[in-house]
Amino acid sequence: MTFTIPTVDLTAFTAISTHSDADRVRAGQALVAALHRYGFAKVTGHGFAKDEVDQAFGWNQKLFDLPFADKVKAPHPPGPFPHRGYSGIDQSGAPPSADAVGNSSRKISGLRESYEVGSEDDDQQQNIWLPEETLPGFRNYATSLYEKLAGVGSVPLNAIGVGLGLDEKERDALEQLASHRYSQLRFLHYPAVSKARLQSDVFARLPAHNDWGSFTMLFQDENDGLELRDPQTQEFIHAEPEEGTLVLNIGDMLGRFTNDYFKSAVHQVAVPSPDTAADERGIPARRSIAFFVGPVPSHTVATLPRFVSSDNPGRYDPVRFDEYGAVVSKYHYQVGNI
Ligand SMILES: O=C(O)CCC(=O)C(=O)O
Ligand SMILES: [Fe+2]
Repeated sequence: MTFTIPTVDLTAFTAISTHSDADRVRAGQALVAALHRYGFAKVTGHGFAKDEVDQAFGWNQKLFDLPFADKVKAPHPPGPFPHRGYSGIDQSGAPPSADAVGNSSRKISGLRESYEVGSEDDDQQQNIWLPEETLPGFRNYATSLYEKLAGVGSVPLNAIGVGLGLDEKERDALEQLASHRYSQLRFLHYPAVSKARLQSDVFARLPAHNDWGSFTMLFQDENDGLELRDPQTQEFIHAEPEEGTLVLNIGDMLGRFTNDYFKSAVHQVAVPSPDTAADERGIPARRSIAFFVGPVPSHTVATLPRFVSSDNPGRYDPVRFDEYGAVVSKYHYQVGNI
């Protein structure tokens, strides 16, 4: 059986003056229904225009097209923290230096490269930039993209608040799950995989995992790969790329906040079986851009009382976001998810 991910149009939250409160309630409830059932949804009307998406993928390509020797001028430090700069692969064939690139020693690293960017105002993790002459304009652009996507993040958050019918106090608590300063932007590139390689050791470009922030907004190019697990059937559902659509998935913090009314979504980037690769070229490269929305690191995330009852006891103790992240990111780093 083939499932599709529900698509929710949030235009009522981005074109306020041409939509009524009733439109917003309808759209908010549709988003809440999808997130309750699946833990994820496709979203349109989010306020990030097509030419902005195209521009972002243009920079993604310019960045990863650089020679490896240039990309490692902004090396992700070894270990999960700070989670900034370039992690990836030396595709020239020369063995990468383990201390130049934090993630290079892991087996799956050959299937993915990434570049992490935070807010320039983040006082816990400083950005790691390429020298300006290596990719002129990138720092400026990536900084503006971060700011733009931090703004876009408030669209689904508002919709969730309206859709759940939260009161003012509850809405304040919800808004605390999204900090402009401590979210994270990630450029991703999954190189093409030859048929021969598909037949040998490849099992996933990004193994199954949960994101540990509040929620994630993901833009992907036209090449398939992202799959999200249906929490009821445990089946993975393809998130087929659709122009103008972002994929929203719930992270652990919103899962805890709602006592799993929204379940943190398990997802992966899979590769097709070798038999489906049409020819020896295997499968094409894929690019994506993820924006992880999270609270201020010192914020304690507690379940909203409305999601707890005697029939449905609280599953989670309150947790400080940075303490949670320290444990979980260490695990993710070891298994190769970050
Ligand atoms: O590239 C994708 O489609 C997914 C990326 C992802 O799940 C992540 O970076 O956490
Ligand atoms: Fe993820």
